[in-house]
Formats: sequence, structure tokens, C-alpha cells
Amino acid sequence: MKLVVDENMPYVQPLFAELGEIVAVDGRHLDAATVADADVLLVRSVTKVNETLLAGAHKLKFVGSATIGTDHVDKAYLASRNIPFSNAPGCNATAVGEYAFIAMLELANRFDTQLKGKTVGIVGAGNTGSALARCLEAYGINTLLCDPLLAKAGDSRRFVSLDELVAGADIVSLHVPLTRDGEHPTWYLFDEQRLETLKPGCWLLNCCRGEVIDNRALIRVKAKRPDIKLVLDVWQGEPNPMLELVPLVEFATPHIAGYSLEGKARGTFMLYQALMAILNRPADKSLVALLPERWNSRLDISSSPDEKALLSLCRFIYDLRDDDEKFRKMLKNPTGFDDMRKNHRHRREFSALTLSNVGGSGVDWLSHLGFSGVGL
Ligand SMILES: NC(=O)c1ccc[n+]([C@@H]2O[C@H](COP(=O)([O-])OP(=O)(O)OC[C@H]3O[C@@H](n4cnc5c(N)ncnc54)[C@H](O)[C@@H]3O)[C@@H](O)[C@H]2O)c1
Ligand SMILES: O=C(O)[C@H](O)[C@H](O)COP(=O)(O)O
Repeated sequence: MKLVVDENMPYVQPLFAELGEIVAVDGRHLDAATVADADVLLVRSVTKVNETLLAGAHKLKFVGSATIGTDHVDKAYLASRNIPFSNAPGCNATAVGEYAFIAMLELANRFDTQLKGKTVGIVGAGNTGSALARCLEAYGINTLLCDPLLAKAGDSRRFVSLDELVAGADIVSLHVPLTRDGEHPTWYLFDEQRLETLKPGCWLLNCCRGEVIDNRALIRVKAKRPDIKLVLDVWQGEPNPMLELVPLVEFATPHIAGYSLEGKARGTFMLYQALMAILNRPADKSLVALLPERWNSRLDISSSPDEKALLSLCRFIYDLRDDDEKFRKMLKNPTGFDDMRKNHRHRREFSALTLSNVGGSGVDWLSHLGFSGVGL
């Protein structure tokens, strides 16, 4: 069996080697010839999976994407060829939620204000939006959720319309899939008109797909509205973001919000489970056995941290400033965006760090935030 696999997928050898020959490829430049005799194709978001790529791949038994998003996959085409497809819903949701939460703490620190007391609007309350909401609620932040599809499906949480969210939120964080059709398409959901209605001093974060914001309009609006502060992990036209947009952004990263070690590993593992089920073979390997141990030293805290101390704690896990600095330097190189993604040193999730409360009570919220705890 020949498995063509994106080279940026960890743990492929231990999970798939028993099935046959693994050919690791640069997913951004994968061509039809390379997949022509593949039995299995495992991709990430940078590979366009469509008729152009697969018309000659007659042996293909399975296509998997180790990602949450599926806008790079022509699922109707796969269905028309009866090729089973799986993605990895939720695999990196914790990573995205923690990234957005940390970014908000960083913004508060940079502008000498407090996250505490602000209202955060979350557009799209699925896996990543909910992961962010959990962090915010653990820290006592008021959230507004907008998700007309979940509202219609009977989700019991309280939802508001997008207009209400934008009118009420001091911070807006985007967590929707990229869609062009249906009742609630998200392509340019934040167009010039919508961007202009953001509250004075609003912070806007995009960790979903670049094209959910009209980036050209964002540049125009930002010129008129310097009060708006931006965190962008995703960009229209990746891997070539509009270079004039980058200096307007407070924290800029190359689509790595979901790049925790755990998140990437879960993505590969979910495809392993899906493929084994299709091949009718036991999926007897363990994800926990693949991952490195949690950090074994624990951090003692004597009292509930204030916001500055919380930021220090978060920076211990992930210092967003480092990636932002690297991103701005890397962009000078034409392949910098992808190079940085390829060589990214995956961060751990909050749960990798064990906190111990040596001082008493009042710190339960840190375990709700995601940290592992001893006596919290
Ligand atoms: N930056 C990254 O590294 C990264 C990582 C993971 C996911 N993503 C992107 O984020 C997207 C969301 O991920 P998820 O795990 O939360 O997906 P999800 O499917 O669990 O949740 C998305 C939610 O958005 C809602 N939605 C759809 N259209 C909407 C609209 N017009 N307005 C409001 N809500 C709408 C859906 O009902 C759904 O509940 C993915 O599709 C992917 O494109 C990016
Ligand atoms: O949809 C997703 O899961 C994310 O956007 C994913 O983390 C993107 O990473 P990539 O597949 O491009 O490596």
C-alpha cells in the first residue's frame, strides 16, 4: 500500500508504517503525478484536494485531512468517486482557544489595560469558539456567542445576532469555517461595512480563515480607525498575506494558532483511527504513548494570580511575542510564511503544566482554564 502524506504531519511513522510505503510530500506543491498510484492520501490545509489533483488516482481508498477546516477539500468530488474522507474535528480546538486567550492578555498588557471587565464576542461557537469561551469563563469574562446554525439546531446556550455581538463586544474573536454558500456564508463576513461598526477601541482577532475578513477593506478601515487593534493568525491569500496589512497588526502569526503538539498529534491520530476502521483493522495504538510526558516539574503558586501574573504563567507555556517577531522577519523571505510553519516548534497546551497551590484556596479557576493541578 502506498500512503502519500504531508511532511508536516507528526507521528506518521509509528502510526502508519505497518500499512506500507510512506511517501512524505510538500503538501503545498503536491501534484497529480505523485498521487497517481497512491492508496491513501493524508493532507493538511495547504493541499487543494479536487479533481485536478485526483482524476488519475484510481487506486485511492481514503483521503484524510489532519485539520478541523475542510475548505481545501472538494468533498462532493470525493463522494462522486466513492472515496471515503475524514478530517479531524476538534483536534486543535484547545490550542486555538488558548492562543486567542493569551493574545487577549498580551493586548491588555500592551495597552496598559485589563482583559478583566471586557465583553468578548465569539463568532462561531463550535469547537474552537467553545474552547476560547471556556478559558474566558474560567477567568470570569463575559462572553457573547453568535452561531445561527447552532441556535437553530437547539443548542441550549444563549446566542445573539452578529449585529448585537458587534454592538456589544469590546473584543471580537472569529471561529467560523470558510463557506461561500448556504444561509450563513462566512466569506467576507467582516466586510468594510461590518468592520466600520466595531465598537470604539475594539480588538479583533482572526484565528479561523483569512477570507472571513475582507483584508483589503481591513487596511482601509484601519487607516480611518487606528483605535481598532488586530490579532491575525490567518490571512487572505496565504501564503502571501498583503504585506501592507502586517504592520497594522499588533500580533501577527502564520496560521499556527492550532499548532500545539497535542493538537497536531490528535489530528494524525484521528486519521489513523478513521483509516483503520475503513481497512477493518484494529486501531490498537495509543495517542498518550506517542506524546512526550507532561512537564514533570510543577510550579508552586501561593495565591490566585493577578492579570500580570496570569500573563507570565501563560508566557511560560507560549510567548506569542516570539512568534510575532519571527513572523515579521520571516516575511522578508518569499517562502517565509511556509518556512516558519514548517519549522514551528510546537508549543504545549496549558494541561502540560502542573500547578500546585501552596497557599490555600481560590485558584480553582486555573484548572478550569486548562492547567493541570495539585490541590487547586
Ligand atoms: N488558525 C488555526 O490554526 C485554525 C485551527 C483550527 C481551526 N481553524 C479554522 O477555524 C474554523 C472553526 O473551527 P471549529 O473547530 O470551531 O469548527 P466547528 O465546526 O466546531 O465550529 C464552527 C462553528 O461556526 C458556526 N458557523 C458557521 N457559519 C457561521 C456564521 N455565518 N456565523 C456564525 N457562526 C457560524 C457553525 O455553526 C459551527 O458551530 C475551522 O473551520 C478552520 O477553518 C483554524
Ligand atoms: O483547520 C485547521 O485545523 C487548521 O487551520 C490547521 O491547524 C492548519 O494547519 P495546516 O493544516 O495548514 O498545517
